[in-house]
Amino acid sequence: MLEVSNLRKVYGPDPHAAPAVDGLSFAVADQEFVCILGSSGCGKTTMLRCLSGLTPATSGSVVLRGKPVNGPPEDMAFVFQDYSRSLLPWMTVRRNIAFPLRYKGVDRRQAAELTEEALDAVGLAGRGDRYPWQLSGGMQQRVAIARALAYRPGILLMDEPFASVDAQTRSGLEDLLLNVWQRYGITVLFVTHDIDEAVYLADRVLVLRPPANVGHEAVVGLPRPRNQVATKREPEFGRLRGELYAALDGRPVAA
Ligand SMILES: Nc1ncnc2c1ncn2[C@@H]1O[C@H](COP(=O)(O)OP(=O)(O)OP(=O)(O)O)[C@@H](O)[C@H]1O
Repeated sequence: MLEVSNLRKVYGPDPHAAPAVDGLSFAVADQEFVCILGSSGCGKTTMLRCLSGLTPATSGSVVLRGKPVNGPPEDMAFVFQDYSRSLLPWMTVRRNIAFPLRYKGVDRRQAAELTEEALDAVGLAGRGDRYPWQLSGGMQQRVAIARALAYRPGILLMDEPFASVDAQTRSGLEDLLLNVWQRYGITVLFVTHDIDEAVYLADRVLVLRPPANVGHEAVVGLPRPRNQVATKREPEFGRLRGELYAALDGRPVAA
């Protein structure tokens, strides 16, 4: 369980400056898939950085499985939007994936096994010897996902991870993520601008209002496994989309 309580983040030395995150509280259950929606600049990335322990919060607390988060927790992994900067260009795909495992104390043989399994899970078996710059954008993002999976995190934080790929690749990556989420039983916190993506992926969607606090929450009861065509045709999908549009706009949400 991840518990966020009354989180506040003010950048810079002036404590009276406008906060990027203010009064943010929510909880995510183990193995839950939660999407966070919010308009540009409302504090989503700041929130994720505070949750990951990469940026200290001004006040409030983040507790992961009973332990306060004061730095990056060992069983947490991240996938960011900008895959071109997250992979190391001088390392092969295989070495990029295995690299964080060294710091986790995983021995060489087990690291090799985890790497091959993750490559296979993201459909890149046989591409381990390539360099990131020899791959398409969608493939590079799959490498970033494979790296996170090989790490076997308990919780995965994702910051608009599919924002810079084309629509077709994006749908494929969404389905890949759902598949591995179920297979490995990971908890996922996924930030996106895209209402349809949030409804398609999530068990629950939280809408942030500036300065990031939870303005609305929608439980997504759509059946799993989800399907890009059939799920999006469900009346419940349309209803949730409307509800979340209204919530993002700050309009009253119909019951
Ligand atoms: N390092 C920083 N120093 C000062 N202010 C910052 C810093 N990072 C973000 N901010 C400010 O905090 C606010 C929230 O930014 P943040 O990047 O968290 O929003 P966001 O919702 O992720 O935006 P987007 O959807 O456009 O990526 C903005 O006003 C931004 O200018």
